[in-house]
Amino acid sequence: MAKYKIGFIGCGNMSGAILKGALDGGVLKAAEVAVYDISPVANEKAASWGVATKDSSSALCQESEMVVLGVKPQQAPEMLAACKEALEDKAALSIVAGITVERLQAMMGDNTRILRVMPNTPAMVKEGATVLCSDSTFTKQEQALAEAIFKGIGSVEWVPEKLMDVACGLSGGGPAYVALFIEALADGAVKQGLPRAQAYSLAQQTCLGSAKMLMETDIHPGALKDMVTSPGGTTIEGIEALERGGFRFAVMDCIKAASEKSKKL
Ligand SMILES: NC(=O)C1=CN([C@@H]2O[C@H](COP(=O)(O)OP(=O)(O)OC[C@H]3O[C@@H](n4cnc5c(N)ncnc54)[C@H](OP(=O)(O)O)[C@@H]3O)[C@@H](O)[C@H]2O)C=CC1
Ligand SMILES: O=C(O)[C@@H]1CCC=N1
Repeated sequence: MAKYKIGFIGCGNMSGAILKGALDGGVLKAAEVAVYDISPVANEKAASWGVATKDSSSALCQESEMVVLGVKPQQAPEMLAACKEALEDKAALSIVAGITVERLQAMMGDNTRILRVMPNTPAMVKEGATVLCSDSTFTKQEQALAEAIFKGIGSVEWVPEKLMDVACGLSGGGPAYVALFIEALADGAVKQGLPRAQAYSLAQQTCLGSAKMLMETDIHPGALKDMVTSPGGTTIEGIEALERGGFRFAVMDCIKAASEKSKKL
């Protein structure tokens, strides 16, 4: 029996968000987790949460039941070369964007089981949207453990590997697009004279409330829009301005660009 339930290689923005959400939500206990990161800042952050930090990726892999690969795509080959042997017969959960199971398997050897995952940063506050790849060599038990961890910090969807790039384009990068939208809403209100703090507060709550309303009722997004849009009213003026700026095309094109980049990584 391994000493740690889960080990993280790389504990930056995304792994850090997963770990923080899982610890805060009681999905994982600090004693069940270890981290190995080449960055002292990331190690200090993990240590401040009560999590063990290791001196090498090999030590981390040997002592962990399941290992999260949490480095940038460009850093993955070097990272995996350092712990290939230690990953033998282990379950490796990769959050690395764009790197296929086939490429991961080639870098790790045939005896490592793999599950690709596309998480997102709201995992930090237990509101993540995680996509798990159904083309996996994890055992049923390991798949269930991974699903339980991510369900503890938000929602989980399973998709085949061919849809992992779209998942990256939509939910993986989505928090950045939503943040941009919130910032733009607030900037627009500040231009019209609203104080900055109130502008952010209203923009954030409006996005949260609208998403919650769609999730908790059967109301279609188009119907929600119609509910707000009085004939000859103010909202239709705003919608016309958005459409003049190519809003919907820009958003669709954004998902296309991000998904295509994921394919090329
Ligand atoms: N950020 C996000 O919103 C999302 C990211 N992802 C994926 O998650 C992965 C990590 O992204 P993110 O957290 O943003 O990246 P970060 O750069 O924030 O975190 C990666 C961490 O790993 C460290 N690191 C680099 N090489 C090694 C190594 N060989 N061994 C151990 N640690 C190492 C880095 O140190 P240093 O800084 O010194 O290089 C850094 O601390 C990426 O593959 C990305 O595609 C997926 C979904 C969403
Ligand atoms: O931009 C990136 O590389 C990562 C992948 C998914 C979200 N952010």
